[in-house]
Amino acid sequence: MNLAISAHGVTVHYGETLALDDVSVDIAPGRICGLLGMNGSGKSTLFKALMGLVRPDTGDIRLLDRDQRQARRDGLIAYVPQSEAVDWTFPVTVADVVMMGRYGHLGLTRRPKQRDKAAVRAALERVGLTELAGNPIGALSGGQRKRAFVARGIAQEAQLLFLDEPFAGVDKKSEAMISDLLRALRAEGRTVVISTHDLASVPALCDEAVLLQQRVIAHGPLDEVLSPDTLARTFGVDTAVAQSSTQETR
Ligand SMILES: Nc1ncnc2c1ncn2[C@@H]1O[C@H](COP(=O)(O)OP(=O)(O)OP(=O)(O)O)[C@@H](O)[C@H]1O
Repeated sequence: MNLAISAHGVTVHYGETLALDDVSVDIAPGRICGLLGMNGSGKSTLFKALMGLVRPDTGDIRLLDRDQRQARRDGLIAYVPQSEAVDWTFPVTVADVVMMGRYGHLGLTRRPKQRDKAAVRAALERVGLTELAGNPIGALSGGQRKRAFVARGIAQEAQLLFLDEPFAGVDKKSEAMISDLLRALRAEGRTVVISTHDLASVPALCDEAVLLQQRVIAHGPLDEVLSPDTLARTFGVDTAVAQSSTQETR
């Protein structure tokens, strides 16, 4: 079977800190998968390991049936970082950020060609940011910033998108826009993984979920994995509260 993500036995330490412990996940293409866990459970580290930004102590990772490095070199992987991980004072426009998605396509001259500019325009249009293309990225709202980074992935023609806490600091309208956009990407056969510690955003959007607490606690369709036991082991909270928050959004 072709897989968008095939990761096996991934263990990551930062010095003495064990961030991921023998994590294995297989995710089929054309799915939206939620990566759920508390702060510090290893969600960002798993993204970084999948992206090749953190080198695991052990483990095998293949993306889109390729060696992980090859998948990156082919420009098939896009990452939408947590807002805290971005320097919003960096003097670039929204269009500049989206053009970064074309770097892998630019060739040796590094000069954008007509087709690169057209790809950026189309991506901006798709996320509803055409009017703001010339504005500094730092002048955008939280939701607009997220959409700009999704546009970067679209311009890149990425087939696998990782979004780190896409709904944090985002109002309800932007959350709905981002969700619709991700569903449209899924309809094109692209694969989307979103990390979140907010259970409420998951049921409406995700086909499946990985519950993470250094290890994979559960992985599968939502109705199977969101049980009181797995929620307690993942979030360590009163699961009646956690469950009612997921059910309210169904
Ligand atoms: N660069 C680093 N150096 C040392 N320890 C780190 C580093 N990055 C993460 N950690 C630690 O690794 C563990 C997992 O962190 P990670 O950021 O992957 O979790 P997370 O689930 O993404 O959390 P959050 O939701 O807060 O971003 C935590 O204990 C964290 O303190």
